[in-house]
Amino acid sequence: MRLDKLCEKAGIACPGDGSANVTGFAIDNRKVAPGTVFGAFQGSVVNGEDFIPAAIEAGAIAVVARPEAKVEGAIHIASEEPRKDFAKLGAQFFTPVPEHIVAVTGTNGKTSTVEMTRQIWRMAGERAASIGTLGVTTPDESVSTGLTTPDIVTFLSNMSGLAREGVTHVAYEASSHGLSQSRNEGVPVQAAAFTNFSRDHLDYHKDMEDYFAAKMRLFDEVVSDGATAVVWLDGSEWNARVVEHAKGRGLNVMTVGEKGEDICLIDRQPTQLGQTLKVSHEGTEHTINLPLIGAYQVSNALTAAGLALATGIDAGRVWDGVARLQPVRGRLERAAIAPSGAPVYIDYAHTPDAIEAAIAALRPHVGGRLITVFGAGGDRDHGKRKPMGEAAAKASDVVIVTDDNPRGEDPADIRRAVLEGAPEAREIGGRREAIHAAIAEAGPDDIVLVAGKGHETGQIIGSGENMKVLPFDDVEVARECAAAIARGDA
Ligand SMILES: CC(=O)N[C@H]1[C@@H](OP(=O)(O)OP(=O)(O)OC[C@H]2O[C@@H](n3ccc(=O)[nH]c3=O)[C@H](O)[C@@H]2O)O[C@H](CO)[C@@H](O)[C@@H]1O[C@H](C)C(=O)N[C@@H](C)C(=O)N[C@H](CCC(=O)O)C(=O)O
Ligand SMILES: Nc1ncnc2c1ncn2[C@@H]1O[C@H](COP(=O)(O)OP(=O)(O)OP(=O)(O)O)[C@@H](O)[C@H]1O
Ligand SMILES: N[C@H](CCC[C@H](N)C(=O)O)C(=O)O
Ligand SMILES: [Mg+2]
Repeated sequence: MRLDKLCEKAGIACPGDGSANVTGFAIDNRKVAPGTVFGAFQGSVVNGEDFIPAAIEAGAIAVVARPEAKVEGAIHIASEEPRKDFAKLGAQFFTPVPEHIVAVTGTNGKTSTVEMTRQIWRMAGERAASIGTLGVTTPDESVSTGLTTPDIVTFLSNMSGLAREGVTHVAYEASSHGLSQSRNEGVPVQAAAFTNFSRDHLDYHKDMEDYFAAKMRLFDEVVSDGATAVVWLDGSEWNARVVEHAKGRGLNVMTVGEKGEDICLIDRQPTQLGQTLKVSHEGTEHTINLPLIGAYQVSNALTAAGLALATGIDAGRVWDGVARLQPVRGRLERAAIAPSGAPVYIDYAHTPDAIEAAIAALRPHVGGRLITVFGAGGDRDHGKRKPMGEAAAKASDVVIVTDDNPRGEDPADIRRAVLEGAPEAREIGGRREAIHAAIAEAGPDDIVLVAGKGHETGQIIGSGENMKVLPFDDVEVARECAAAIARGDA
């Protein structure tokens, strides 16, 4: 398509001769081919504007960059907000997109909610996909992308690729990084959900208000006019503020939770394999046997139900779907049974709030002791480490602090920071040794929780050119340790 046509459709002025044909979009000069529109952004590591000459050399016909950037030999689409305008322009190129697109934000629960939304759609007979931390999951396959929200070009091209495969419904995870860098927008978003808000990522966001503001972009700017906002009401001030944002934008607000006006959780009773829910929706009370444990998965399941309803799925089918939800990989996944009989659960909790939620999920099932093994990631929010230690120490009977992706930091320093919040905890650096010790120690009535890595398959050590990803999968390691202990290996 001609550059001037793309600009016109995006509502962006095209300075100069826009008759050239656009062949693609890139934000990395190394991916530029003749005919590409290049987005030059100031990043956290380097300034993309430094690569403008190289991009033009490689054949870029236009560059979206700040007005003060120097662009010679290609059309300069000058913008005070180049990332946003690049997304708008790219969205005109990567078409068609699926008819029903929904997004989920919040500190915890995004992956679980998009995955459950996809499952409910699929059970209702739709061709559905999800995009997020677990990668891109389509009706036919699952492909890992490495980041929750990859770059904007990957995001838009994935959306149009899915539409071409016949996918009509997509749920995607909108992380605060993605929202603040306009990495996941441009497509029409029919509904957006908010799960919860608590401390994370304060290495990247200046404070909680700044972190919240990034998330609010989803409701203020990214969703389509007249879209539905599905908001979990947990009594916190933050979630109430989301409702205000959504109302301010004129969205249809659907509140969910014990205080939810649209989907109201009336009762929740844990059972051996899951929980029985009483939910009221549009004047009808439903009793649902959710085949998953943990209050937190109830929040995510009901939020997912809200999203499915917002895309027009028949209510009967939605509630049937909720009753048949499959577990989400690495979220309270029962990986092994210790030789003593103690179950070993793997969970992706990596914030203080999530650790609390994961422990609360298991507590009703513990007859003896709850043994928690976890660590904190390196080169990420340092301030969450002590509160993570406190959350684990407060609610567990035994805590083992270990390593979780130390990246460029000394793992001993990270453990020390976690231990400040859990002074009674045991320290075992090697994650395999820590998991082994927990399983070996667990008695028949105990439960072992291994938190922080969930579905991850590697331990990230070092940074920059020295970065290595050593294969490590908590689920596999837990199974191997349980088997080794059963054999009596040392
Ligand atoms: C801090 C952060 O979010 N960084 C992301 C961001 O990088 P950036 O814009 O700061 O990029 P930069 O490296 O400074 O480069 C600036 C620009 O120059 C370009 N460049 C760079 C080098 C070159 O040779 N040529 C070139 O053109 C780059 O493509 C970029 O456009 O944009 C890049 C692509 O769009 C991302 O790959 C990168 O993620 C890094 C790898 C990362 O680790 N991100 C994590 C923290 C993250 O985003 N996590 C969230 C999950 C959080 C959660 O789930 O809770 C996520 O959404 O995945
Ligand atoms: N609704 C919830 N409330 C509180 N904690 C939750 C909730 N949902 C999930 N969690 C906790 O957070 C962990 C991560 O869940 P999930 O992967 O769904 O969240 P996420 O928002 O996608 O995380 P990330 O930001 O890393 O992508 C879970 O393993 C669980 O411990
Ligand atoms: N999406 C999260 C993942 C954290 C998982 C944990 N294993 C870690 O490495 O800190 C982040 O980038 O903060
Ligand atoms: Mg996620």
